[in-house]
Amino acid sequence: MHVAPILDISGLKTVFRIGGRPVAAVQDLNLTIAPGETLALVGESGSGKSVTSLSVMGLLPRGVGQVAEGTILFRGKTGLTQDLTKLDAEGLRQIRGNDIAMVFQEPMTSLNPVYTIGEQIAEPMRIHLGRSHKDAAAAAIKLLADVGIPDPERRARQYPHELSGGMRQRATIAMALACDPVLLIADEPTTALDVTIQAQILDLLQKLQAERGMGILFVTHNLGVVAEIADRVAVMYAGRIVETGTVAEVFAHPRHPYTIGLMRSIPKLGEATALKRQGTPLPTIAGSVPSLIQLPNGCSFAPRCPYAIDACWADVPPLYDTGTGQRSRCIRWQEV
Ligand SMILES: Nc1ncnc2c1ncn2[C@@H]1O[C@H](COP(=O)(O)OP(=O)(O)OP(=O)(O)O)[C@@H](O)[C@H]1O
Ligand code: NI
Repeated sequence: MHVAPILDISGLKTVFRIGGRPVAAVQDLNLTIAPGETLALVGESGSGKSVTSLSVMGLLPRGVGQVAEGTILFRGKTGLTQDLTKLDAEGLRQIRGNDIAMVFQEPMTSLNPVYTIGEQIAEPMRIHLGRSHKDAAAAAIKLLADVGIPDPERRARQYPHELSGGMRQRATIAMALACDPVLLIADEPTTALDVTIQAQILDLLQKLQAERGMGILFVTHNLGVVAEIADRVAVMYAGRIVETGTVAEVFAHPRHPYTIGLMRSIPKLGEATALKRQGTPLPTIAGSVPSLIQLPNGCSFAPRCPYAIDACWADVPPLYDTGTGQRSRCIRWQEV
């Protein structure tokens, strides 16, 4: 059975003006998310993960960053498909917090310190769904219970600073779910939390997704988190997707040297602590992400790649279909 995607990004190019000249932070980007599916975007810092999610939400910094090419087709609650790149500010406001909701790394960026938790969860339901104060307040308490916050009536009356970091992130998830979104965009939602709480939040997101059937675009630099939460993964490097496929396939046989490097740098259970104790640094990929202002000709990863040959420096490789739906932007994918 083929289910039409809720999100279908095609040929996306997002540019920033840096020192007067346009620099592509994301380019040649295609991706889809089906209802109820989780797609993880993974890559090192600066690879373009957040810029991709900000492009979808229409939250690029005004006058600085903009979508220069491509379409972002999104099918909302009404079943109507719209190109988000064509919507004006008002059209995007109607979708954000309603059909598309967001959770960020730092809960305090979504929470307002001067309003109670309950008021903030109720607000989107009043704005987007036209629910009354009383009705929305009751629904907010129910949502706090749904995200596993004990004593939700009391918590609803508290202010953000009265909650722990983990509880605050649960509250922002409750706020994101208030209008029953079709798509949840989560940008490093567990990165600021300690590992135990991190695991609890990932479990919570999976449980809520199973109950509600929303699609999730999950941004993370952590492949361990990808393995835990995602159905499919898109690995980004210097603004482009370099490998994509189901988590099972990509983890079983990565077909891009960058993915292999990322996988080697995930510490095995207990290894991180052992290495730290010995004073040995954790393994990382040698070299650093190239400057977007002067990307090499050809493959962006070639300068760091153990497989690089002369041909790699000639042209940007296309995404080769390796069969079974996996794709790799490496001319040597059969050998890696
Ligand atoms: N406000 C901005 N002004 C100028 N350039 C920007 C801005 N935001 C992002 N960029 C450019 O886009 C690139 C990609 O940024 P992005 O935030 O998408 O990285 P990321 O993959 O989310 O990394 P991280 O893991 O650090 O969050 C940056 O390296 C930078 O060159
Ligand atoms: Ni980011």
